[in-house]
Amino acid sequence: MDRQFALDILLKYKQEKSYLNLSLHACFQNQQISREQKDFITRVVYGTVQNMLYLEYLLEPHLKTRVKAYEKMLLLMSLYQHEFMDSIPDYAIVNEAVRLAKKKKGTKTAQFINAVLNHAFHQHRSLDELDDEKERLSIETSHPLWLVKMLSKQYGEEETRKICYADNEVPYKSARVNTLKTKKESLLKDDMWSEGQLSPDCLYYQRGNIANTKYYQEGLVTIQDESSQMVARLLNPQPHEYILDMCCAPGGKTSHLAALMKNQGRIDAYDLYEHKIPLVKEQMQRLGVDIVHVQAYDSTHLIELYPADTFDRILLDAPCSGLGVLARKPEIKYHDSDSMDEIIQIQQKLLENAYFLLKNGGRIVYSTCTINKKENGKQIETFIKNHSDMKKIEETTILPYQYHSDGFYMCLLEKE
Ligand SMILES: C[S@@+](CC[C@H](N)C(=O)[O-])C[C@H]1O[C@@H](n2cnc3c(N)ncnc32)[C@H](O)[C@@H]1O
Repeated sequence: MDRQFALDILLKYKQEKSYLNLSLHACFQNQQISREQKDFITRVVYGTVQNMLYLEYLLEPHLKTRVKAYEKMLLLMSLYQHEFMDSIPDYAIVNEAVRLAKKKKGTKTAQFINAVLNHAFHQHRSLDELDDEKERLSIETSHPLWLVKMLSKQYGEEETRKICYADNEVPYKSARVNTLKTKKESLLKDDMWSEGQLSPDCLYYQRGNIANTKYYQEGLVTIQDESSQMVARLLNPQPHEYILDMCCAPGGKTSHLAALMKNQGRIDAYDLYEHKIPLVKEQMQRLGVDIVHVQAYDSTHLIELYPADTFDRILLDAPCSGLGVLARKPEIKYHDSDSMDEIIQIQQKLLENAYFLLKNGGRIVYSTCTINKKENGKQIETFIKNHSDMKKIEETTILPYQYHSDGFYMCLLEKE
């Protein structure tokens, strides 16, 4: 049954471009699935997508004609288990694939799957066929060639190599201590937690899903990547200030801002999508935050809601291409590269709104979870060129290989 679940999620991803985490979550609502089964399904689904280009490369010589989506995904998923899951014997992988194919498509397809897998398992295609360095890196780490070329241009070949390898590793699991309810030192008494490397509020943990623990349920911690925890601190909001959070859902940084303000003052928080708002409200309630006023609204039009010079500080955690979080969301790397150009324009509009609404002497943090420089440093360069009263105070890029965390960009700006 486990492989059937994994295959269904992978096919839905291929056909509908569905998000893997949402499909897995929906699948796991079924109470019959044990922890071990969930781990297996998650690993096969993420592993297959993460290594898709490499698996397609291995499979290619063994297919004489085009195959249908079902057969192709079943083959790729089986090849993933053969290549990356040493504990599963080959005969078990083949038997399970043949059983699934027979049930869904009949004996002929089952025989085809059996033959292709037996060939592919015994005649391993070498990467040495690829002479071009970038092409080889692209296939080896399953990053589309355009992405490898773009990163090489922006960061150089050596950094790109490190980024691509890190994208295929498992990032550290990190939580943020909710200082409105407890202290990090108290939590560290339980050896399930260890200290982070970058953020003073970060705790690492090893075990599965902390959402089921009392720490999470009582609002003592929240799940947040360590790089992302650096953003609210960079803005450094003070108690009693008036803060704007322009793109807030699901509320990770909003609640961090509130904690740094000791839950005193006011945060107006917006997100474009109505359906995300209850999630933000739930988070605030669980974490004991009551200074946040959250609404669905398009923040590219916020200047229509407020007069100029309204806010002391503004967080613009902008929508972006997400190229810093490929280890956690591998499906993003296969998105169409054209969508990045649209996002750059939205980011520009959001920045213009932030500029208008910021008080003189006030500060903005612009942040993204991408490492595409066009959405980051270049975006800010243009913004400053257009607004000579905006001064860059501090700018940080975190690459995914540095701390086993998300790749992030954050820039602190001040209005003179
Ligand atoms: C990077 S996420 C924000 C993460 C959030 N700050 C946190 O820490 O939990 C970007 C968010 O921007 C929202 N968004 C996209 N376009 C927007 C717009 N025009 N106005 C407001 N929010 C927008 C998306 O729905 C998404 O939730």
